[in-house]
Amino acid sequence: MLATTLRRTTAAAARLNTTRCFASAPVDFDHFSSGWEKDSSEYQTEGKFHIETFNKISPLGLARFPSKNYEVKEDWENNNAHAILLRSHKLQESEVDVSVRAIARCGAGTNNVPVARMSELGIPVFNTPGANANAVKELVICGLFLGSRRLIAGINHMTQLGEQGLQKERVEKDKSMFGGREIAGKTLAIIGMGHIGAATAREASALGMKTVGYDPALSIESALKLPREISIADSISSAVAEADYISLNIPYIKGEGGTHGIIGKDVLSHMKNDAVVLNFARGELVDSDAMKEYLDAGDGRYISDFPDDLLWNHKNAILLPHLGASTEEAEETAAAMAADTIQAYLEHGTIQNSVNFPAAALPERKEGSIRVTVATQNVPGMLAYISDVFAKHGINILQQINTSRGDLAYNVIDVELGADTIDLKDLQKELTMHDGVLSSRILFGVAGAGYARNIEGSYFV
Ligand SMILES: NC(=O)C1=CN([C@@H]2O[C@H](COP(=O)(O)OP(=O)(O)OC[C@H]3O[C@@H](n4cnc5c(N)ncnc54)[C@H](O)[C@@H]3O)[C@@H](O)[C@H]2O)C=CC1
Ligand SMILES: O=C(O)C(=O)COP(=O)(O)O
Repeated sequence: MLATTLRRTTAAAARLNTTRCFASAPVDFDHFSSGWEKDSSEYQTEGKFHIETFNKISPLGLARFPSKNYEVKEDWENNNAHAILLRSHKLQESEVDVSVRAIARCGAGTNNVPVARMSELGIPVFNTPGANANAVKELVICGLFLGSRRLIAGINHMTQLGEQGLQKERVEKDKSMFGGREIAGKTLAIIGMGHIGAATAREASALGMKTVGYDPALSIESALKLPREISIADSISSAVAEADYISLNIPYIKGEGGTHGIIGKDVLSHMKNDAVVLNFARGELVDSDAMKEYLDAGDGRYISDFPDDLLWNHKNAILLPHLGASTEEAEETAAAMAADTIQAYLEHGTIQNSVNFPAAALPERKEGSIRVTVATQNVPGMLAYISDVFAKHGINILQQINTSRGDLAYNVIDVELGADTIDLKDLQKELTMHDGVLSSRILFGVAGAGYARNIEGSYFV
């Protein structure tokens, strides 16, 4: 699908050379309703950004997109979405239309998005830090009780007795099978003290638990939220050594140096033999074979928000169907935050809450000026090249920002046009079709999008 669309749009783009911009003339053209629409059969709606959604996204959050400038749909049959909003859907590269400029995950974990590939294409991926943290924290606290009292087994027992009409006779006799322990005075180890971990630590402390945390990249924002009494460990193994409960609140990162199977034989061997592991982060963090061995050998428990082929029917495991963020409040907050982030990017080039792009925000664009955004590899000469292109065409830069993150650099540049007539499409082509440039956009007039470059070296509308 991707290849076909690319060929089509590349051909269409090659024909697009009519939009001209004159010095000091107001920049008022709308490339959806003028040349672009005529030249590309792909673009059939007028002057609106196309938002594609995967998963069920809160309608209250989506209502943040003004209908005047945005159209939100599950499927853009012409493959011409400009931005994607999703939750846990495992996004395939082939589902990213060539016209897509941004992807927002309504939630925290972006391991379901091909982020590295999007970086190569110059497409920012956003998430919504903290938007669903309270919902998850509440379920982690619930997990503490699921692990300390045999609630699920007790509930199942009551159902069975009820079916046999025996509840009243048997309850008091049978309840000794479901005895538990209390959480007050026990130790909770928190692995990852970000939005969820820090909030969980605070709550657990208020419930009378001792807390110990491990997070080698603890942010100041999170540190300020931690309970004063928390002790800080210098490794996962030392954090879990004295713990009765262990809560995992770290991202899942594949590959070397990542977090795949981080709770494996080694870490488990440092735990007490009756510890309760709460996994409301990602199933892949736990090595199922090692966890099974651990649960078989002692009286430990595993409470997880994720499916597990090996542990789903283990007597000491309780698995939930990924319910952590499934509250009305979290769904609405995350969707609203994602919608705002996407709008800020599409309309102003602003980057906030991105997991692959550097933060960037340029002050308001002056009336009549044009905003150009360029994502490049973070290598010498890129900024000079961009400035040269503008200078060559007699275009004055009014304000600009250049930021970088890892291998990627991002520029937002406001320009006023010089005395000569400029073909914006040619200009963008020149800016974009240069080694090291990943994508670019031109923002002017009403909602719209510019060229971007794909990995094969072609460009498209
Ligand atoms: N069950 C559910 O529905 C939900 C699950 N999650 C999962 O929880 C994770 C955490 O979410 P937030 O707290 O909102 O993210 P966050 O980004 O605020 O916090 C993550 C923390 O983990 C730390 N960290 C990263 N790698 C680590 C490691 N190897 N060892 C120790 N600390 C490490 C980071 O420094 C950061 O402070 C998400 O990545 C996601 O996978 C998030 C929301 C809902
Ligand atoms: O935010 C996250 O990382 C989550 O896991 C929440 O997933 P969901 O939006 O409920 O599919």
